Amino acid sequence: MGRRDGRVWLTDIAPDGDNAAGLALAASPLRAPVGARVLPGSVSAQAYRANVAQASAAMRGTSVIGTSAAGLPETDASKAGGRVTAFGTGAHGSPGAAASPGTVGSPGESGGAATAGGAGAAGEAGRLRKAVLARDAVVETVEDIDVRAVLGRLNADYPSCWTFDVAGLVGATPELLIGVQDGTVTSRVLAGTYRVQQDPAAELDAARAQLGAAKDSAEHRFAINSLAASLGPLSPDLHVDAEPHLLQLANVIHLASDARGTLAPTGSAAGAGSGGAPGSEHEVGDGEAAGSPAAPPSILEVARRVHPTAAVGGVPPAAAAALIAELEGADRGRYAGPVGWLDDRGNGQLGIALRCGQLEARNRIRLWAGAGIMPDSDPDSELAETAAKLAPMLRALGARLPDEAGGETGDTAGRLSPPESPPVG
Ligand SMILES: C=C(O[C@@H]1C=C(C(=O)O)C=C[C@H]1O)C(=O)O
Repeated sequence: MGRRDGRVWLTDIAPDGDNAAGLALAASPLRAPVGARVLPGSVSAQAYRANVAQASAAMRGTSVIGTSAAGLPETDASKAGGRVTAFGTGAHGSPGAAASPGTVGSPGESGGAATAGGAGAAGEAGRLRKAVLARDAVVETVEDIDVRAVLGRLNADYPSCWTFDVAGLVGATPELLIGVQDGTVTSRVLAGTYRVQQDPAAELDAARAQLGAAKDSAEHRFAINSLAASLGPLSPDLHVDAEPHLLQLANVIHLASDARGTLAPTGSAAGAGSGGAPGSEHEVGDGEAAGSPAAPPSILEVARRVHPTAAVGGVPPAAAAALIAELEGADRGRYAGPVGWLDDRGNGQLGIALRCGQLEARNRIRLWAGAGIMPDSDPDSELAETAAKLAPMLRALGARLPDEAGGETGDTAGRLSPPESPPVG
């Protein structure tokens, strides 16, 4: 499957009839999904609402959940994001360029997390301020799922996203964890979500109003600071947009910030810590960047340093990971992990595996979606946000969520699905 100039092409290489030795190019028709139905996942809608309520109460200090709110638990922060196993050939293209970036002087946490976290909890370094909680849903179809058809529909509906299919992990993500090209690193951070009701273009003012308010701005600031703190030590000239822009998709509108910088050579003084951010004592490069010691770190090394960001984990990372493990109680698999491609020179693009699902059988796929939870989160609207984020895959599969909250989330998914025509013409 390929994409060029906004057009998608599919090529199937299959045995040529009885002639097992010969291969021929055959245009096998795409099969639209038939009879899709949604089954409950391991985190039900009801459980998700309860999780959100518990998490925000813990952040406000009005309840304590196990170890999570008590300080700095032991949990490995990397568990918050999916496993870093999903590399492949499926990521194509690149969302359009953003406005010119501003400069972040010192990308440390000092001016960021504490400020964004508000007054109440400030001063308690280990106190939980943001956690991204997710839930899942299972879609089953009558016939085998034709992944090509799902990809085609995602590509058509979400042309500015990176569409992927890596070992059965299928989706279209709007978020670039990192791109590395000849020593230049880029990233697109998303956090803060407006749910589209009918028409994204007509709702930009409403989105701007919601996303400009305290909750979403703070949520976004956490995500930027998290990236800057981890990437800054590797890229001393890292620039992050001074102001976020709106990323308009068919189902949601996000606050988005782009970052760009030069990767300092591995082992150089600059690379080893002139970024000055927390974590810079960590040794940069431990053998993964093949070649001379002066080579910039490879995309794998950079990914190891930045994943998971606060866009899928939380702040602080360890406390958020502990809370996520405790409340979700389910394995996210590769959801929220890096997905994309890399080459043998250390270049590549790794998106964050969002708006996706993992095939579990030929006719069954498990979808995941999450939302950033803050002290003032409302469980119903966070649930509805996850429904809106499930909508792209549901629509591509010809499925719709059952009514979950007196119609609100069902409506959101319903307006965006099902497709009236076969996924790709
Ligand atoms: C966690 C997801 O999305 C992330 C969370 C967002 C938010 O909370 O506003 C926005 C974009 C993503 O960084 C997801 O799509 O599952």
